[in-house]
Amino acid sequence: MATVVQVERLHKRYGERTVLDSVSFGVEDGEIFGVLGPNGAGKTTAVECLSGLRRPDGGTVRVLGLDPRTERDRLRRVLGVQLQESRLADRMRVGEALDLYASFYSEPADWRELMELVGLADRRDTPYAKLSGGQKQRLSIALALIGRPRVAILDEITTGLDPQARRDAWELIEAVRAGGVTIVLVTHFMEEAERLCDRVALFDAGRVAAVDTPAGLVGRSAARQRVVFRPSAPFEDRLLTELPEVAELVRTGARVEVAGSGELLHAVTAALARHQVVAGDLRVHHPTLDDAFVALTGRRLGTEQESPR
Ligand SMILES: Nc1ncnc2c1ncn2[C@@H]1O[C@H](COP(=O)(O)OP(=O)(O)OP(=O)(O)O)[C@@H](O)[C@H]1O
Repeated sequence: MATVVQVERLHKRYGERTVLDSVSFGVEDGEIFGVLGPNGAGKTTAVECLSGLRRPDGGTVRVLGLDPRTERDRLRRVLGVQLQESRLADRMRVGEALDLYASFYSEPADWRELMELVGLADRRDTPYAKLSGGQKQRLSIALALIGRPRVAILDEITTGLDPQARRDAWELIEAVRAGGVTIVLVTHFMEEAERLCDRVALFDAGRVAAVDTPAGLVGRSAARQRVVFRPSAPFEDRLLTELPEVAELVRTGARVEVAGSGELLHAVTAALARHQVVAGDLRVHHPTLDDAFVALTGRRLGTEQESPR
């Protein structure tokens, strides 16, 4: 598969603060690539370097072989950008905005079709200010696609949306990818990355902590599964801690929490059953990307952080 975006040892400083510290990743043709990390990790700065909006202080960036610093005009024709908090004039109507943006390109997409794709066909004459948050986001995606880009950068498109609008946006992103567009998706929602992304670059304080599939990141982090239950009768810890699947057992009052790997649930319930103990209120927690992030960086994705220096 061809690499369409290549970022190598990217450095960016704002004054004395290092915001990107030797950031490297590659995006393959046709994938939804997640740039995931907490607020302030440097995600927006990194994708702004991809689009040529920011000049890196070091490193190289190529988008479809083009250098965003020196080939911005050619880049505009192949890269669609939806930026965080992009705003249009309040009175501009949906149809007018799409028509205006289409006029910037020599061979634009059919904006009426795009309006259909993003579910705004019945909002053609609605002024921007009257659109809901989800509709504004969907319009901004349509605007990013109007030049028929091969690669689209979508930055935090579901922040502030309600759960239904967020799911609608996810379906739209999948439809856009199905149309052949490679997507670089900036997000701080691990659920979004887990659901949508083929691969993810985990950003942490200006560095890339890891690049892998969501499942690969979870697997390599050694984050453990956990089985939690209330036993129907007393039993000795040893009964479970001697199992090869079990790494740790913690009791909190009547509640028992067992962490481990492999066929943990089966091993625990079978061992209990052999001693006539039933596991009541049984819950199984599988590790998530959030657990992987904690294991790799020592921080939760939701936490605000300082820049590295
Ligand atoms: N123009 C600027 N001048 C100085 N510092 C900046 C500038 N833009 C961003 N920063 C700082 O650089 C760091 C990284 O910001 P960036 O927006 O790239 O992070 P992010 O991961 O996209 O976070 P968010 O999701 O909050 O946008 C932050 O500490 C931010 O305050």
